[in-house]
Amino acid sequence: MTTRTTPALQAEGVRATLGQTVVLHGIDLALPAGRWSAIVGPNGAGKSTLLRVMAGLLPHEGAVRLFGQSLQRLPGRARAQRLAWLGQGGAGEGSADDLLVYDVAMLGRLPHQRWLAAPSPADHAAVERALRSTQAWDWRERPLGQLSGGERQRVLLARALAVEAEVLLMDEPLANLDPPHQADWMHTVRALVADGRTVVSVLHELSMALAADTVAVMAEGRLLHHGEAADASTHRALEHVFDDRVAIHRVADQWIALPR
Ligand SMILES: Nc1ncnc2c1ncn2[C@@H]1O[C@H](COP(=O)(O)OP(=O)(O)OP(=O)(O)O)[C@@H](O)[C@H]1O
Repeated sequence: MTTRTTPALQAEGVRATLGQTVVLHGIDLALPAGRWSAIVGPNGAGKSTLLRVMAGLLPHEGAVRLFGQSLQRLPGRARAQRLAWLGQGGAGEGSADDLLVYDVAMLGRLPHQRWLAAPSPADHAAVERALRSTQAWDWRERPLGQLSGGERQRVLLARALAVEAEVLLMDEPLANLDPPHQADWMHTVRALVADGRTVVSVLHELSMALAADTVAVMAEGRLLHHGEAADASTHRALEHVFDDRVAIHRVADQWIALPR
């Protein structure tokens, strides 16, 4: 049964192996619905792997539940409507380079479209909303391959937004974004959460992660801590996982992480 307190996404005893290497060693993590959660940790901690497992993109042991339902048992189309995915670095997605920006964003509507059917007015409206919200609308007739890294990232974010899913998973969404567009991204996330959506993002920018509602701290394929971004225990876990090379401060009503 789904209740108000049912997590949006839940990993239970998740283990994942890549090649011969066990990369996740039994992760239990419940991500709250209608909130923004950040996943942080050193390079190689397993953050991207965990996110891909929770998106249903990687084989694994253990269970992943979306609002209490087993992700594996959910039909692919229903899953794609409910879970949007923004992967790392669009630069690797070379196969989309010839597509126009508008058509890239329209790919986000595929889970809503009937086989071979033309996009509906609702699809076009969702794509326009998404491209305008990332200020990518003006490039709609340009091929993706002609855009800079940050411009491309904003188009791929628009594609994820166009899904209009309940849950958005984003792996390093700030890659290549300049500071004003990082701030725009945060406002977009806040608007999604205010609308009841759940956002989960892997972030290297610790000060941005501390602007989230909850922070999950990983190291060496394990979850060390998951707590409110404002909690002292979360700050201690963050400082610890980075060998006390960062310190968390309160500046101008925000938590920020500074190197030391
Ligand atoms: N195909 C693979 N075969 C073997 N090991 C892999 C493979 N892909 C990733 N790994 C290893 O899995 C571990 C976790 O990788 P992952 O990308 O999940 O880490 P991450 O926390 O997202 O790192 P980063 O902050 O550097 O992006 C790393 O040690 C990585 O070397």
